[in-house]
Amino acid sequence: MNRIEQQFSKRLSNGEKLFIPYIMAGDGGLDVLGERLALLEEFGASAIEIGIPFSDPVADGPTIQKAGIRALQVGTTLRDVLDELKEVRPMISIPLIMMTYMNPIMAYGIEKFVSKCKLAGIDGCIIPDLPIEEEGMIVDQLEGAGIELIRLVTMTTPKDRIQKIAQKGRGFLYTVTVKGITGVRNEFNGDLSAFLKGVKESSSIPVLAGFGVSTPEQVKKLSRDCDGVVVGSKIVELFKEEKVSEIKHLIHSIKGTEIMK
Ligand SMILES: O=P(O)(O)OC[C@@H](O)[C@@H](O)c1c[nH]c2ccccc12
Repeated sequence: MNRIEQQFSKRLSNGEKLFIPYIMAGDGGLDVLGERLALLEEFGASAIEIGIPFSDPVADGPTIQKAGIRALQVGTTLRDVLDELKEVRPMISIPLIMMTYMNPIMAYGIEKFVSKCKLAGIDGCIIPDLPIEEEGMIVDQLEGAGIELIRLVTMTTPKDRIQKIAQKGRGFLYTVTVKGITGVRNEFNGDLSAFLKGVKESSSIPVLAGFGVSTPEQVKKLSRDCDGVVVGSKIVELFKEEKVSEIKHLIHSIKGTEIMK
């Protein structure tokens, strides 16, 4: 069992739900990365998803695109992020999950990427433009380094494919709750609750819901049908506006969700 599975099963068996905040590495400068990770851990995050700035982030909405542009403008590179993570990792004990596209990984070199992730203490990778049919190009190397490839399913994924992906899944299954890109939303499709319950039935690993989640109410509602949530754009926005206490409030809203079942 790697750190993700270990720590998540501990929390879940205590009756807790999971909350994974996303941050863009290099937004605000790489100097703040370590303090932000430490703060998120202190606020109760179950793990942290770290985005790598990239010029063509096809799954990202405006908030994360802009955060990526800010990070690129101050010169952030994948190499710098990995070096910085290696320095700050000893301060953090929760799992760290890298979120990047295939192109920056290939430009950097798959082998070098995997070994540097291992040195930086990365526990999982989300690569949204890597379908299961293509994952052979990297999955064995990641697994060999003790890093889980986190697979995604969406509301348009056919049922048999969800099952196939869930069976292969490691760490947790990322369930995309919207038909579209990342970003804060006011409403979700009415069938979402049934969809999440269906994915949960297909999966023996934890199921987390992400995309469009930004309010304590949404956090509570969605986590009733699965094991927890991922929140990206809202966290990015709150860090930018220096509204740190709101981040704390949002993460704390996951607490007590099991009582509402
Ligand atoms: O920003 P949102 O709507 O809260 O969505 C999650 C999210 O940002 C993060 O998980 C993410 C950012 N970019 C991605 C690309 C693919 C999958 C997931 C992501």
